[in-house]
Amino acid sequence: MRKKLVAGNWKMNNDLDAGLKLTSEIIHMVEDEVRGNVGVVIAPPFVHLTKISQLLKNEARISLAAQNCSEHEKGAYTGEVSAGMLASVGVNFVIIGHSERREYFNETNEQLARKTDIVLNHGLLPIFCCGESLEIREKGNYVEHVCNQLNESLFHLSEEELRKVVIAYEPIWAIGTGKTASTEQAQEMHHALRNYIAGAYGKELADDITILYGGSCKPSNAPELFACADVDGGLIGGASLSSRDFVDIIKSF
Ligand SMILES: O=C[C@H](O)COP(=O)(O)O
Repeated sequence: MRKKLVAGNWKMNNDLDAGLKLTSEIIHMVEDEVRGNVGVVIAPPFVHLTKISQLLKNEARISLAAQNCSEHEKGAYTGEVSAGMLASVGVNFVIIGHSERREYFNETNEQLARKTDIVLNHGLLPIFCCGESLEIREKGNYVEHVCNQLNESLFHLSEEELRKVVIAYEPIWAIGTGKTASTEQAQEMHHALRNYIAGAYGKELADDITILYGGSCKPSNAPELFACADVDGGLIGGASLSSRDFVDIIKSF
């Protein structure tokens, strides 16, 4: 049985006080309202991680993620944060290759392969983002494009390593736009990605990989998206900034 997961990516939102308040609300609501075996991840900005890690110390079902990390081990890389530093403050997951990083910071598939390696080497779990622009969607080669992102960034991994990766499919045209992929569009891509992984690593491993959907996911559309056979949860942006909406999304399974 593959793991169900809902991850909240706060992006560059909330000062520390607001982040701590949001975390406390999520902790209490998850404890009071969430049943079943869905895992919860929150990805606050870097400067919140140490304090939020302390709040989550006794929370078995809520994990902590960073939104990015350096591809380098350490050294003269001003402004960067290493995977080792993240591990040392209690981070569990690292989001790698979010489309905003790819677009605004020119992150390439090759660079993301190095980030994946360094994250795994530090005992952290990658949430690897992939997805296509509207232009590629309209051209029709979107499945090929997203499969290639997996191929170039993940397919050098051993079976044991790939099993630790969570994949997040986020059609760029649906991020922050209010325009969600339809259930057919989400299922088509998730199924294609699972098949592609099966082709390289075998069906058993492909069936075990958690694949999240991201892009304008909210309480009103999460139930139908999460009901798709190959959708194992969500990577939530805007709606994860409201504890009520985020927990309602978690309860959509
Ligand atoms: O990381 C989250 C995604 O980019 C989705 O963002 P959104 O839910 O605001 O569209």
